[in-house]
Amino acid sequence: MPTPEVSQPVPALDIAGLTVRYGPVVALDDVSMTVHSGRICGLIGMNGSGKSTLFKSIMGLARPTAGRVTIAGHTIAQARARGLVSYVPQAENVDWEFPISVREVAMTGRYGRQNLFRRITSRDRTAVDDALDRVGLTDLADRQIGRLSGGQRKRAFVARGIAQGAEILLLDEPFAGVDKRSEATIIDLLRELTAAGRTVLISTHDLSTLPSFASEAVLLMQRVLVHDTPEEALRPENLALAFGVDVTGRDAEVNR
Ligand SMILES: Nc1ncnc2c1ncn2[C@@H]1O[C@H](COP(=O)(O)OP(=O)(O)OP(=O)(O)O)[C@@H](O)[C@H]1O
Repeated sequence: MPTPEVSQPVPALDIAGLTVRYGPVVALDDVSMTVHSGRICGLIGMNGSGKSTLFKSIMGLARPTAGRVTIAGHTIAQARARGLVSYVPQAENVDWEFPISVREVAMTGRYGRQNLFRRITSRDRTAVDDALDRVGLTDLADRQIGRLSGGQRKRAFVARGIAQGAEILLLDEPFAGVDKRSEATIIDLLRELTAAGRTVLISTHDLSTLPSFASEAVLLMQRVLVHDTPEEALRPENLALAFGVDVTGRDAEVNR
């Protein structure tokens, strides 16, 4: 009797042979990696190793010279049209003086699917209220985004992803400049989201906390050097490969 075929789940993120160049600079070189739904994948690498370029590629903001990115079985264009990916930017890339409230930041998650000028519906409002409630920012909803603490600002952007209904959240150094309590709040939130089937790709320079929340880790240096459990990925010999120096011990906080 023929063995019945076991169907494999469609990965949340599937990157194959991705190469990105900025002129003569090779930012990503033949990167291949797969992340399944419900996982928190830590992205680690020294400054300039290509982490932000990888995020931009997944968002469709960096044009690859080779390779492809597939999101929940969709092309980037399809994933964008469906609002499947949401990005929590590095703090330094945001104009915090921009006159926009926390609620409006979350509401921008609802626009990606259609155009900016469509009427806001009661469904949008409910989705945004629910998202703000999930991240604990209901009481600060009408405050200008720049008048929040660092940790609260990150949560506002996570609320945008939740309101959007994104399947994948990309977080670019969410713990930089954030105190331990806010960091713990964000990690709890990410755990809740992944328990509900969402997927998280998170870049961080803080290697000490990574094993406590990540299900897997990728060490990047233009290429994927290691993709394994956080414990394996953070072995001293792997860190030496990724950072070009002998970084021993988990307490190392590099590039800071
Ligand atoms: N717009 C650009 N034009 C030219 N080169 C760029 C551009 N953006 C990034 N690079 C280069 O591409 C390489 C990868 O940069 P990228 O920002 O992806 O690294 P990163 O790992 O995110 O760094 P960091 O940890 O400092 O944020 C670096 O050599 C960088 O100088």
